[in-house]
Amino acid sequence: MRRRNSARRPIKKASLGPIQTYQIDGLTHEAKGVARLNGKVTFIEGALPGETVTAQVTKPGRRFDEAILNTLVETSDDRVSPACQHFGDCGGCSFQHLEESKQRLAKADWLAGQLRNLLPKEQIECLFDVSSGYRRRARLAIDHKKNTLVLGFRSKASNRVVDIEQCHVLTPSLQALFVSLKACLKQNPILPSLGHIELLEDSKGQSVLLRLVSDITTLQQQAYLDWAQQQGVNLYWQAPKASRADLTEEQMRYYDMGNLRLKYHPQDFIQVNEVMNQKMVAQAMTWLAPQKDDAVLDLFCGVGNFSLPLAQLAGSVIGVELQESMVQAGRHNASLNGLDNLTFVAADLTQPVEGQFLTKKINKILLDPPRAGAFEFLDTIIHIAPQQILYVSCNASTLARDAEYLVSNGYKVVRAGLMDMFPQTSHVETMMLLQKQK
Ligand SMILES: C[S@@+](CC[C@H](N)C(=O)[O-])C[C@H]1O[C@@H](n2cnc3c(N)ncnc32)[C@H](O)[C@@H]1O
Ligand code: SF4
Repeated sequence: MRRRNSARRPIKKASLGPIQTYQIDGLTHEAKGVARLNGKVTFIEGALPGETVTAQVTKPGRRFDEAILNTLVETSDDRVSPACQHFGDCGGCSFQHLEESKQRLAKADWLAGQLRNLLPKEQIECLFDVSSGYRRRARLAIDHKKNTLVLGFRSKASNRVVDIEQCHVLTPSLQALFVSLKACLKQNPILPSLGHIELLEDSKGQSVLLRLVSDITTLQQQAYLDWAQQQGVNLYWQAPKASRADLTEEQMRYYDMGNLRLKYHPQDFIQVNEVMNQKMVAQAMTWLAPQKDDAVLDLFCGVGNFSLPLAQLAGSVIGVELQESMVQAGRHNASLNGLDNLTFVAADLTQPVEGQFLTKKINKILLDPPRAGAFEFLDTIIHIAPQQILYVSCNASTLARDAEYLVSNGYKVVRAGLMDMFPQTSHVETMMLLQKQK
């Protein structure tokens, strides 16, 4: 079968190598097909294992080449039609051309490669749910250079904003809200004043945050307030030069998780996939198994996504978080949910930290750092010497680096798993349980 790759982006002819035929025998977690030609590895975006393709090198390198897919000569049975018309151009998704169970296999393979010094591949577990309509928050970019509205996500290849009509990974109600908001923006242009837009859905309903870079008139503001009222959504404004939207207590948001309610500011971190978040937290409770005589430290705790469920089971929990506003929200959440065994501390965990919470009484630690990992804090963890460490990570390579350090300091990896929190995209969430050796 010969088919042209419709997702191909224009590239200057002069920078293209000759058309060559490649057999694809691997796949990276960024959805690049891996081929070997005359002993040299070539990465070809959009090509799948088992396929024969023609491609042209766009970036020759010393160790490997990068090539652009030209034609599919023989296609894989695992290839499917992308659901989204913007796939290939929009930078949000990388895997829509691959059947969803195979996406997870590719991600699990990649994770196994990252963790190869720590755990056999067969032991990698996998947690997953639906693969579309899962995203409860999105940040939309705007391009107003040409004075016409371009609203969507950044392109795969550049900083260009791709004008999106519909996004399949958003929750169904955010998809509908997106369409209505776009129409409103066209009707009531405030373009040069608009920085970006955030859409959010939680247990309180839907909300839209408009970040302004310059002032707009009261009349313009009223048009958006009317639209929001019609749609039944909460509208927030982030004023020009303000670091975040200034909200009253009443305007704060919340999400429910089991019998817990968590308050947060719409610009605080929350996990984007509600159902997978619930599954992830439940798995964390099963793996770490907090007991009434446990003292647990929850590092990089946000507004208490893990701290609150931990406090329902453990003797005591201390959550540690950089952002003072989230620490305040965490404290509010502890009292809102009647958890008097839960305290929150503000600290920068990349800097030397002192404090009463660094006590040897801590026997379990959960940590969920940003992509950079938690290397700076590992010696402190080793000093505290907890019996168990549950590491949640959105970056398997920093997880592998940190886990190898913990293993070389007396810990053993007992469980690890992939959590498919962001299906269709190249992002992977992981969980690992480490046990202190005698
Ligand atoms: C991946 S989020 C996890 C939040 C929370 N565990 C959850 O599930 O919602 C990482 C958190 O680490 C916090 N953080 C980032 N850098 C930090 C630092 N240097 N010290 C302490 N916390 C930090 C962020 O503000 C964010 O809330
Ligand atoms: S992020 Fe949304 S718009 Fe972009 S490719 Fe994915 S589904 Fe399509």
